[in-house]
Amino acid sequence: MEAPPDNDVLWARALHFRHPDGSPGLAGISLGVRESEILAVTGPRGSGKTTLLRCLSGLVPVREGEVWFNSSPVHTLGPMARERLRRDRFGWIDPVPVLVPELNVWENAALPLMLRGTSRRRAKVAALEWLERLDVGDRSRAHPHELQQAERQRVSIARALAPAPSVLFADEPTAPLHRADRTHVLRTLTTAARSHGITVVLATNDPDTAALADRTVSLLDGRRVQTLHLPQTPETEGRAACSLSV
Ligand SMILES: Nc1ncnc2c1ncn2[C@@H]1O[C@H](COP(=O)(O)OP(=O)(O)OP(=O)(O)O)[C@@H](O)[C@H]1O
Repeated sequence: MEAPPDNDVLWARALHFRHPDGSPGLAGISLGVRESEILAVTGPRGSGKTTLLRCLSGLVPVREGEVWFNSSPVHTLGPMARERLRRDRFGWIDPVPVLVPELNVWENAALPLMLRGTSRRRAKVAALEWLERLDVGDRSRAHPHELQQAERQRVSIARALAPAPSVLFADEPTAPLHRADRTHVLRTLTTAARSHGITVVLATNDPDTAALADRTVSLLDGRRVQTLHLPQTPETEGRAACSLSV
């Protein structure tokens, strides 16, 4: 087993994945993500973006190919070790916010910190700070059912950032937000990541969102592709970009 390059915080080689019903998910993806990099994973619906994030983060077991985090193999870990890794080092934002209904807003945002062993008082201070940055500080005592969907998503972004994870996996994080709010929330997320040295793997099919990343990896049918932008000529008009498997 060859070890990954030292400066890649995440590294995957020849990653294949089939869903439990046998349908294809990933077909041989290799990539590296450098420390503190914001990497956008783009592609049309069903191209495998979510599946790739789930494999890289250890959410699902990898049976063919390799995933490494900080030069340690993830693909050889059992379920408990992967769970611990996700709890202690990774953050996750879903396209639809999933909050604990019985907890109020600040308790939800503080939960990952408390699960890592931070005291309730310190976790509350950190949670409130992130909720303020995401403009939901005034809702800290409300319960999830009292919030709008866009507010719930801001809470789930605050929850993911509060523990300053090594890697944040964000799957269409601004999907439930109003278009006007998206840029502000994304800028808060990317600025926070840059100032705290958080590596971000961001799945999106929105070019404006991908433009905020340092680098983009494009997928099609579970494979990496390279998008070539062709010069506009009479022959290429209307088809100025095409994709090649790499
Ligand atoms: N649990 C599952 N069982 C079976 N097939 C699945 C499952 N999850 C995803 N798929 C299929 O795997 C392929 C890749 O899906 P995936 O959700 O990774 O794509 P995506 O690029 O994230 O799409 P979207 O932009 O719609 O979220 C699709 O064909 C999808 O229908």
